[in-house]
Order: sequence, then structure tokens, then C-alpha cells
Amino acid sequence: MRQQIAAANWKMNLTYQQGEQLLDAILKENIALADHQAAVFAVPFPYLMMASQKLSGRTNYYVSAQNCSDVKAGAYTGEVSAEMLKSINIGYCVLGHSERREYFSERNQSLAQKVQLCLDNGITPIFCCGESLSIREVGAQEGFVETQLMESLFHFSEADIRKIVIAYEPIWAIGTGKTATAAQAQEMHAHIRHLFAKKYNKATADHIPILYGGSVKAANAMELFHSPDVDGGLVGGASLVATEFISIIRALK
Ligand SMILES: O=C[C@H](O)COP(=O)(O)O
Repeated sequence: MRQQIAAANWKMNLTYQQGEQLLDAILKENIALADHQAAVFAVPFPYLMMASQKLSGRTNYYVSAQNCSDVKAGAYTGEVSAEMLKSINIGYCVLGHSERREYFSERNQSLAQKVQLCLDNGITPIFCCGESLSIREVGAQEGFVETQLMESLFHFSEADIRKIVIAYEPIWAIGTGKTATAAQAQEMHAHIRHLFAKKYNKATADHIPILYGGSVKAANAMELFHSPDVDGGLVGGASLVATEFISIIRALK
């Protein structure tokens, strides 16, 4: 079975102490994950080591960064490189989140560099894609997501592309409480998988986890995750509440 992932994206929320308390409350449940399941915590940079220490010794629990630089190293004040993340054993990095695309002007070409640098350093990119409401309203979402994937990912080799996780996050569903229906999520996930099959092959497309993000919560996770092409979720708001995220982990296939 394809890997199934419950990924928490804390974004710029919680103090260090609140983050510790949240992780402690979730880990206290001792949820055993199957071989094909993973729980990933994308925490702010200053909390990466703390989260790593808390998760150490747990099977299939991982820490993720929320971003990294698109350059290797050098005089770039305030940036954090993929190599730095590797040096503290961070396994995942969220890339191209719509908030970074919108507020920090991230573009598909620069994201291609970030993906490359993560792969060079053995870090799994969680590559985000997804359309705005205005694009969906005119029915152009499939072409829009195809361009995002084409410009950032489709030049990678089959071996490299198999190391990537996709997160489909329709912008109109992020933090709005307006979740895509399971049918809408499934439709886009199937389209994304079809694009990978067309560019690479079916076996590769079937191997790549595609997470759904956008107002996932305990109450809808099970239905969303049980769609055939939805392989878990990238969760914002509900990942900040222990009981919510515990249920979301438990909803994985
Ligand atoms: O990365 C997570 C997504 O932006 C979803 O956020 P949300 O669950 O608060 O809608």
C-alpha cells in the first residue's frame, strides 16, 4: 500500500512551550503506526530540535520544516538551507505552500530549486499545489495545477520523483472552514495521479502519496482519507488541537 501521511503544519503558531505541550499530549496517546503510515510535524524552525527529541525512538513519526532556501549556502541573511536541515536530521520539508506563494512571492521555478536541494540532502519535499477560488470558479483548476507540477517537478528523474510527496490544497479551503468535498478532493487527486502517469508511468504515479489540505478536521478526515487517491492530509488549524490531530492520525487508511 502507498504511504499514508497525517502531516501537521503548525505555520507561525504556538510558543515553544505550547508546542511542547501539544506534542506531549499527542505522543501520550502512543498511537502505533503501521509500516505504510506516517505522522509528520511541520514545526517552526526554532522548534525543530525540540520536536526531533520528543519524537526520537518512535516509529514512523517525523519532523518537517515548513520551508527552506532556494540557494545552497552563503550570504543570505535569515535563510535556512536544506543542508542545515539535513545536518540536524530533518526528514521532510513543506515546499510551495500557498501562503508562501502569496505572501513571499514564491514561484514555480524557485520551488524547483528548493525541491532539488531537498533531494540532494535526502529530505522528502512535501510539495504543495492548488488553485484559488477565482480559478476554480472558471473551471481552470486542472490546468493550473498541471502548470505548477510541470514547472516545478516534471524535469526530475523517475527515481527522484518517487521521493516526493504532493499536497493538494485548494486555496479557497485553507483556514476557511470550507472543506472540499471528498468527491472534489478525489477528482483532483485522480487528475494529479493521471498527470504523473502520463509524464512518468502508472507504477510511479501509484507510488506517490497525494495529501489533501484545506480545513481537514477530526469530523471530516475519515471521509476524505478514504477516497482512493487521497493518502492523508496536510493539516493547519486542527493540528494545533491535540484531540483533533489524534483523531486525524487515527483516520489514516
Ligand atoms: O498546510 C495546511 C493547510 O494550509 C490547511 O490549513 P487549514 O487546515 O487550517 O485549512
